[in-house]
Amino acid sequence: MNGDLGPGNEIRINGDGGDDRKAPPGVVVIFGASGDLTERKLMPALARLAQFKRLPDEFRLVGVARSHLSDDEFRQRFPTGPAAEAPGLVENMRYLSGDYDDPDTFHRLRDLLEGFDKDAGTAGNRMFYLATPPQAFVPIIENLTAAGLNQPGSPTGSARLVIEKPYGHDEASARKLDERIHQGFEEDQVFRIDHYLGKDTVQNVMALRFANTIFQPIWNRTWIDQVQITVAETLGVGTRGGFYEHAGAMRDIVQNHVLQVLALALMEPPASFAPEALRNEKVKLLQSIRHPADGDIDRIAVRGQYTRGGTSGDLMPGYREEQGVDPLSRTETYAAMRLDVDNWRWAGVPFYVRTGKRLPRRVTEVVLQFTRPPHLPISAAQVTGLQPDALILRIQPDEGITLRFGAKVPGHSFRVRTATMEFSYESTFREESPEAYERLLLDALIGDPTLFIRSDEVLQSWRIVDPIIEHWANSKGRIPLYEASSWGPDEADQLLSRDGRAWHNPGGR
Ligand SMILES: NC(=O)C1=CN([C@@H]2O[C@H](COP(=O)(O)OP(=O)(O)OC[C@H]3O[C@@H](n4cnc5c(N)ncnc54)[C@H](OP(=O)(O)O)[C@@H]3O)[C@@H](O)[C@H]2O)C=CC1
Ligand SMILES: O=C1O[C@H](COP(=O)(O)O)[C@@H](O)[C@H](O)[C@H]1O
Repeated sequence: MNGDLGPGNEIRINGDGGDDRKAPPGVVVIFGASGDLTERKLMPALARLAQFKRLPDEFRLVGVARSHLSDDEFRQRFPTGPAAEAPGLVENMRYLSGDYDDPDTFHRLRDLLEGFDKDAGTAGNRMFYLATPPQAFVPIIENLTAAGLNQPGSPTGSARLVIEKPYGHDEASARKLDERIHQGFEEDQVFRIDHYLGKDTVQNVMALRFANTIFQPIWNRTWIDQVQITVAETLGVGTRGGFYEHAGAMRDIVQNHVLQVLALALMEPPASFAPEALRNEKVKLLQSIRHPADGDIDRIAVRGQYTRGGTSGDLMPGYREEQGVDPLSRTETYAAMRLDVDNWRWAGVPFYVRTGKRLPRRVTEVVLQFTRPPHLPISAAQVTGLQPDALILRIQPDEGITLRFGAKVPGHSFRVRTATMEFSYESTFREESPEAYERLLLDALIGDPTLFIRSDEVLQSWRIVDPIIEHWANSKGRIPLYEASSWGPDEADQLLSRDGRAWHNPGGR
């Protein structure tokens, strides 16, 4: 980002050519191409990029996985509508079946890519997307390196590695993964995905803070009483029970999505939106988050697990009844905690974050609640029920921003009641938001790392959650339970009530 005012009074992100952004010639190779992410997210994202002419004619897609599929069977997984508008891409799609431990898989891949460079003009640009379970990451990376595929296919080409989450399962394993990757790939070739950063509304946190003057003066401990971040899902673990048993809410959502949103909301203004300037500020913020002492963890962190619940017509199974889940499982499907940021801007302000599956609403939001006025020139009876001022950033759904404040109730007496001003993406802008994966795939193809996670950000995030995960793993106490379709365990309410506060529950309790 260079921060210049672009045409039409827009501020553009570095390297963001706005509506003209187009991938260069090249090949995307997806490992794990027979899987859920490829079919549900990556192929539709590529289809939309093709449909909106973001991919050149000299663009090819290769799928690699262990399952046996023909090229045609692989092509049939591509969304049908856009396929009609991207015939070149679909006709030329290729599928390679092979084991990730077998060098032959990678020799065949290299031959295919060299053929594309020669015959299809893909210019030696390769992007390897690791959409496999994490245990396959290291063998793939090592065999790519051994086959020389960590190097571009031409002197002017590029070789990039896009890696899905989870990136390690703690700080030590993330460091080891980094070491293995860096034996073949330089850090600037590595694009670690957190799809939340691809959401327009998450990027809007930066627009709101840094493209306006009115918010910056109040964005600090003097005016903000508390901040809450909620990532609530109505879905349970579905078919991903096997994966989730080893992850839990803390690793699945807090370590990545929640801490990324938090970092963007709380970091200092970067000097520019150049990738390293922005990522440096995020790292500094993450470094300022207080490391909890073991003795404090039960006071600042709460976990929970959903039990059977819902309305009688729509009774949902408990977590321990889900497919692939241990009937005695102690994995958390809910996590909440109070974080403290030890820097000048935020000292003393509590940050409450929570996430959970099978909560009553799907909602991701950031709530900044302001301090009460130092003195009210009217009686308490005139402001009965008046809520504190707040700015609510709705990341999803119903994307937008609410400003909550007090306003005079019409009438002869002077009473003040809570009112809101609303900004809605849908009614304000005609433009459609790209899907998160669509945005991030195009960024990676162009080589813009701004919305990807740098190694030190990942390590800092693990530093924050590791002690809590470890404490829970060693704890002999029962895991607090909450009924499906409720707002989490009672202990999470107590976490805030101890501080004289309460959760902002969209739609009420
Ligand atoms: N699905 C989603 O919505 C999201 C997924 N992710 C991440 O993306 C990655 C892929 O997810 P998803 O597609 O759901 O995963 P899948 O479980 O569907 O696995 C993808 C493919 O990987 C192959 N695979 C499975 N087990 C192994 C193994 N032990 N070693 C090597 N290959 C294996 C399988 O193909 P085959 O047997 O043919 O080789 C499978 O089709 C994961 O890292 C996940 O955490 C991140 C965010 C969301
Ligand atoms: O990364 C993940 O995110 C999804 C939630 O993503 P969203 O874009 O629908 O908010 C979550 O369901 C999944 O467990 C997790 O792995």
